[in-house]
Amino acid sequence: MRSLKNINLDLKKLILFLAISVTVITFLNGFYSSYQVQKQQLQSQTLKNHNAYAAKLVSATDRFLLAAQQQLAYSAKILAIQFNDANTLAQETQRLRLQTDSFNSTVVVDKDGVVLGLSPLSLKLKGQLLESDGAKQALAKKKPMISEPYISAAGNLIIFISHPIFNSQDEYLGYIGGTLYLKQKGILHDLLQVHFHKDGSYIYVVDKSRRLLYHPDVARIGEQVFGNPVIEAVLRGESGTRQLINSQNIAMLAGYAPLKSASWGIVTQRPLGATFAPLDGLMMNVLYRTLPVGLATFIFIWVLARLISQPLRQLAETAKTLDNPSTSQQLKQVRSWYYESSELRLAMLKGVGLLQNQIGLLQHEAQTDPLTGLHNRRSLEFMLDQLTLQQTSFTVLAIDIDFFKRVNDEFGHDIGDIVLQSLATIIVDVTRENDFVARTGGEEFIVILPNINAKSAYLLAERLRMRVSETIIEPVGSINISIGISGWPLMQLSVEDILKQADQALYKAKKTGRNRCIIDSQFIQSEFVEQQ
Ligand SMILES: Nc1nc2c(ncn2[C@@H]2O[C@H](COP(=O)(O)OP(=O)(O)OP(=O)(O)O)[C@@H](O)[C@H]2O)c(=O)[nH]1
Repeated sequence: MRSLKNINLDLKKLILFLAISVTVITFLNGFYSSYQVQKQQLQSQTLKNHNAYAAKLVSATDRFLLAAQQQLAYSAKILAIQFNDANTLAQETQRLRLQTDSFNSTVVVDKDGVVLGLSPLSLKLKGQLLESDGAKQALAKKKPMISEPYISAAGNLIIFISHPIFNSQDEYLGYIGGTLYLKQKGILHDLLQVHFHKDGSYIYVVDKSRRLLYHPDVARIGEQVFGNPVIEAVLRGESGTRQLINSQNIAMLAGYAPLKSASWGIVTQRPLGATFAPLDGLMMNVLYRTLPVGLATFIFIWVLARLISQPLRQLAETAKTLDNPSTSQQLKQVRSWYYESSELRLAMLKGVGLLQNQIGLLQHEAQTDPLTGLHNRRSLEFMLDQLTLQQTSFTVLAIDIDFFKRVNDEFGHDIGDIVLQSLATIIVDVTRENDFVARTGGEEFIVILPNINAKSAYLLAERLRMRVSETIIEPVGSINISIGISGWPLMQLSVEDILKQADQALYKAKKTGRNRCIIDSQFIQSEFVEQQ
């Protein structure tokens, strides 16, 4: 696993990550919640609609069945008077079938079950004994009734609605009945036909034996359906809604209601998928419409993250080089536009100021002789490195006080220090600004004179020696110095060798009587060679 360190997190990425995750989570949450709420609403609305629709169909079917029974009752009254008139029987059956379109066929049967009149005549049942289930039930019950579905003598799946005929003496003469063909176009189909099957919605009607009386799939009419919770509920006389899986394994939203005039139930249902399909489109639409604002938000966050992190990043970059002299300038250029960054910048500026003062002080101390304020040996080495790197020629004066021990012995160490300080002042005074003066030991001084030939160096050394001799340092009086002179470049010698040569020349000056300047012979020679 990559560690956080490896991911190279910075403030900008963190702000971006935080802001974008919050935005995305909020958006997804809002999107998901609104999807869920709309889905629930749509589902409950669809269920309600289907329940209302089922109730409406129930009421229409009830009205139809009632009307059909009333028509039969009216005809039964007429036929009770003229039951023996074959003409009247024929006319009445014909009128019943054709006038209202309620029945697919009509029939008048006597009390023995023999057909006395019928319409249409093409059924060829006149004079025959009717032995179908509906006919037998009508004869047996002698009451207005609606049969269960059965296969008629003519081979059709039918429902038989009948009304008994009694004469004025209340003697049973027979009955008049009408059929509804379940598998063929008829009044039931016209009533229940739906206009929205395109989305998979459909209606079906079941009777008390769970047999389908109407179904858009005609082949299923007459089929018995068991274990369907909606059918069970509607046959218990309940009206309501339910989500269920149908026989085709499709999730459905169903509304159902029972009939009053028959032990039937009507179920209208719609696939869950079809119900939610418009919602998917709607949510996609929401997504598309949200996208530009989402993109703008992203850009806004990105710019803001950049603006917030920029000053801190610049401060962090600058903090890497606090010892750099240009740091203060860089810090001043950082655009700290908000409170925290500007306070941080202020604190860093103060810190850098203090640090650089301290560094300067330390550097100064590290390179300075504390007694005389001249450069020390470390500083001398640095200077020599610089000169050799730059290939600058230079002359070295090695200076030593003559018999300094005596000064110390006679006047004390503190007075000796004053002498050393006075000599330092004289050396600085006599040399030029570009010359380099260092105290390298107790009473030893080195002067580096860049770009000067041996002769000029010698003259300067002499002038210095004379000036020292002429200067009265209270309470010591005058002192003398000896000077050894050498120079670079000198026949490929190293800087150390040059210093050694100067030391040797100084030693020579001491040996030959002190208070004098001795120039290294090789140095003079090299100058001579150069001049030739
Ligand atoms: N006051 C004082 N004396 C110092 C300091 N450093 C070295 N000395 C003294 O300088 C003296 C150097 O003495 P020597 O090396 O014998 O040299 P000299 O007496 O100058 O004799 P020559 O160099 O041979 O002429 C010693 O007495 C040291 O104690 C210092 O910082 N202050």
